[in-house]
Amino acid sequence: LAHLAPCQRVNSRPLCDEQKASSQNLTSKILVESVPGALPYHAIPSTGKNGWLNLLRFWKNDEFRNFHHVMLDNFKKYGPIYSRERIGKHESVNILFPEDIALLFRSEGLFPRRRRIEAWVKHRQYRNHSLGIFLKNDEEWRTDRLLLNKEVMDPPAIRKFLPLLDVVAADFVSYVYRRITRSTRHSMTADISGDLFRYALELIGQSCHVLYGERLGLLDDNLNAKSQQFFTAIEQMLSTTVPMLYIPPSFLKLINAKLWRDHIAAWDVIFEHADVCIHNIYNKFRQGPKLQKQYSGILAELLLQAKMPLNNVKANVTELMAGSVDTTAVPLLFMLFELARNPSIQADLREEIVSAYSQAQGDMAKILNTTPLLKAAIKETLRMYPVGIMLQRYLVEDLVLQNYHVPAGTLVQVGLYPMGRSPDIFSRPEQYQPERWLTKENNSFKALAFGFGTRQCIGRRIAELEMQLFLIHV
Ligand code: HEM
Repeated sequence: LAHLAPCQRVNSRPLCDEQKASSQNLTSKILVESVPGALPYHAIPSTGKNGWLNLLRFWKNDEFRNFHHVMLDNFKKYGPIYSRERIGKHESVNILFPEDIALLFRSEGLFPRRRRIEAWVKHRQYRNHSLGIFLKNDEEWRTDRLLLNKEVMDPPAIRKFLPLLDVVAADFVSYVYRRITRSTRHSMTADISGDLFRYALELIGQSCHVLYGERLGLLDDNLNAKSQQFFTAIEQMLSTTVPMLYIPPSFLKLINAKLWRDHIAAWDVIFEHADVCIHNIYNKFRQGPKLQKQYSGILAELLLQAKMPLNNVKANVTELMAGSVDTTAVPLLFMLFELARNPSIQADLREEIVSAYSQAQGDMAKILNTTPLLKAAIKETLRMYPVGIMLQRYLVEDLVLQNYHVPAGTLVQVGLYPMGRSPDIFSRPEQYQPERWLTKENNSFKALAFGFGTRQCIGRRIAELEMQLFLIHV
């Protein structure tokens, strides 16, 4: 109990279940009393203590949509650590310096935890579905994660789905060309924001091809009704999730609010889609052993191996799919935008790709190994426009951050957007400079758009490939 004592003292309130569980995961203990001169937790600069007033202000100023700017302003106002950014009943400590982030992740233990998306958990309980890795914790999370890593993260798996993604990226370029040649001027002026929808459709197509082993037909000129319904459901699921991060879903369920009903309806369509794909794959397997040997995507591999219960496969594949929507489309849009604003970088990148292409004689695996500027450009885009604006971990042990005691069980958030925009961390942060990632500068704990450690984004390799292939073809 030694590590809990200071926590209870400074917090003066009981630990919640999530905090208790993470504290029990202790792998090592730092007795914070032993750090001379460290200040107590309650001395951390605070944004305000009344959570419900904060929530009201959030609604009034539409700060849900501007949370990255809110964090940036707070760091400017309070310095590199601030606490009790309380909204409703949630509170946290926020940091942005790489040395603090290193301390946080180096002590994250065997079962790292983030804050769970309660609305998603409630849907699974309501419909009696299993949870996938995004929502699971502890040993259950680790068992599924290790099995999935083999199919999603490991190099042999990536080699297998590279051709599937490559075909779709090439199709995207053909799709754009069709639109260009059809126009009387043989050119196309695209409204970036309007096109986001089409790009997003395209990218779901890419992810689903790898996940489900079949095309959704999203790049067909006439989108079929089923694909459209699926895409609308994803949009609806995401947009209804955001307010429920702060308003308890159990309350919305109790009053049968429209927000709750829309959320459930959207997930139901997404789960039905996974069902259809599983049936299609079983039907394909029945056609003979030859088809079973052919690589048909992550879902098919998981079903063939039969190491994971079917309900878990369905839950995990659905979460992978939900996690892949918008995440790759948005950075690609920002990257096209930055390349348009920086024509000399665009020219260098084009030269690198064209030269790699001719040296590798079109072998995509080789091209990917010889395009460092392309990878740096993606990193730079994610620095300026991180899709997830923050990372989160519940502390499993007491830590001293910026000379303040932070007790085990506290939710610590890393502000990725403010970090990317901080002149203390990046020189000329407002400038798009991919080459900053190619120098000998110490960049550790600065490129964190996909998170860190064993709980980092499992779709990272897929996303990186999707973005690289897309840009190579474009
Ligand atoms: C540019 C694209 C993407 C970015 C920036 C991104 C970012 C992230 C981040 C920051 C996390 C939390 C990591 C942590 O806590 O350390 C995460 C988790 C996750 N991501 Fe992604 N992601 C991207 C694409 C994808 C794709 C394509 C998929 C699916 C194929 C995916 C599936 C997931 C899943 C399932 C998790 C939860 C992993 C776990 O808890 O074990 N993501 N992602």
